[in-house]
Amino acid sequence: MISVQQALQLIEQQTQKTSNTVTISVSEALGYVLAKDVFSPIDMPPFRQSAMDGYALGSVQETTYTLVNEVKAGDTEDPEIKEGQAIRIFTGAPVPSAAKTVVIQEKVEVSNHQITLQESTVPMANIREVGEQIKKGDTALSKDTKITPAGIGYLATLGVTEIEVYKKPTIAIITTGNELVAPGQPLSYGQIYESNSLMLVSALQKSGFSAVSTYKVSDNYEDTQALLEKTIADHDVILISGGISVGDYDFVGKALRNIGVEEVFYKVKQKPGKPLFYGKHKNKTIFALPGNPASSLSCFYIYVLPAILKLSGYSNYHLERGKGVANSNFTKKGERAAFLKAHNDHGQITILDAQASSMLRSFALANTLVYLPEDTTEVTIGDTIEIINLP
Ligand SMILES: Nc1nc2c(c(=O)[nH]1)N[C@H]1C(S)=C(S)[C@@H](COP(=O)(O)OP(=O)(O)OC[C@H]3O[C@@H](n4cnc5c(N)ncnc54)[C@H](O)[C@@H]3O)O[C@H]1N2
Ligand code: MOO
Repeated sequence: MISVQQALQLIEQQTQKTSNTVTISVSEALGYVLAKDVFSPIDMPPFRQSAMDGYALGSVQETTYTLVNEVKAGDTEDPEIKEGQAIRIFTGAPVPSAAKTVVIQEKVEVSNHQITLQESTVPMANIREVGEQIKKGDTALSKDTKITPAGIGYLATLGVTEIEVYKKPTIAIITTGNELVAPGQPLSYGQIYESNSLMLVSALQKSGFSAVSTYKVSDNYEDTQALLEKTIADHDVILISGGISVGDYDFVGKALRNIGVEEVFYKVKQKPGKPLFYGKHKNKTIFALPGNPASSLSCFYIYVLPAILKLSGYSNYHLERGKGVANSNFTKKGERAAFLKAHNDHGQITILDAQASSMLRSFALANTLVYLPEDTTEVTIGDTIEIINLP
């Protein structure tokens, strides 16, 4: 059995960002990572823009100017303006080429087609210069930048419609277990509702992974092996839930090894999630997550999500780690490191009740996981503790 740190390190070593790229529409690029620099196709702003509502002036030294015209946003003319003249102008409108400055209307008195400045002005005030934000041909966003909503807006302001990004992996989720019934069906004695696939699909969706297919298989060796072979052939990442422990009907480990999946590690000294399996098959990534729902989700956040973010080109693929102050006491039994479902309220950390790996009650209310290393047994109110915030 390896430690949490060893498991994280092995995944880190085995996971490289994909070399597959794809050209996609900027409107669909949220959460993708640029595989190439993007150059600005235009100067931005493309023309001299007024930054305020006011008056463009043909000179700066006079106090009184004659009003001769008006320019509003969207106007395409470039009206003449001479010394001593003013043009009414609005935010975003093109500043006439011959104008020397713009004064805001609050600093001006208007009467009879004349304006009088209440204070002196300077050249180029309230004017956004051509290319002030970026010049045509300059790098707008560099390779390896993650596309955020602001990034999409920025590329749109430059008129960019398509970009080349790293491909996100296609993902298969396989649930195993004879006892599992889909919610909505009647529950017979011995059966429970299947929750892990919905939960993992939503966790993936929340982090921007939507190419997810779900499969189910009963506790049968041949069926398990056949489904694993098919899903490994068809997907980049395979997440299996359950069937990875040591029971007579836990067939996942045996089937994975039998079809040539290279075991990188099996079993981590942690609670929940001890029987976690991580393996590779050529360039495919395989995680067998322990079936207990809280174990599956813990392992997903700690190991799977960072790995698939890294595969997708993210340079910052770790969950946000930090410290908090314990607001509750906790006694850890056993020697395994622990990930505890907790609530982080501005750094005050409450460790929640119902920590068992079969339970999701606390996870449903948690926004952070407390990490207790193997050698920590007690948490006392006021202790500084390590946390991993959930995305
Ligand atoms: N003799 C031992 N028994 C077990 C050990 C051990 O070391 N020695 N480890 C325990 C630990 S820790 C865990 S975690 C579990 C993991 O077992 P599996 O990964 O084989 O998972 P299953 O046995 O298939 O299921 C465990 C539990 O979770 C429920 N489950 C499974 N899949 C789902 C699903 N999709 N939705 C909802 N619930 C699910 C299943 O019904 C079981 O109750 O092994 C311990 N045993
Ligand atoms: O590792 Mo298991 O998740 O403790 O129950």
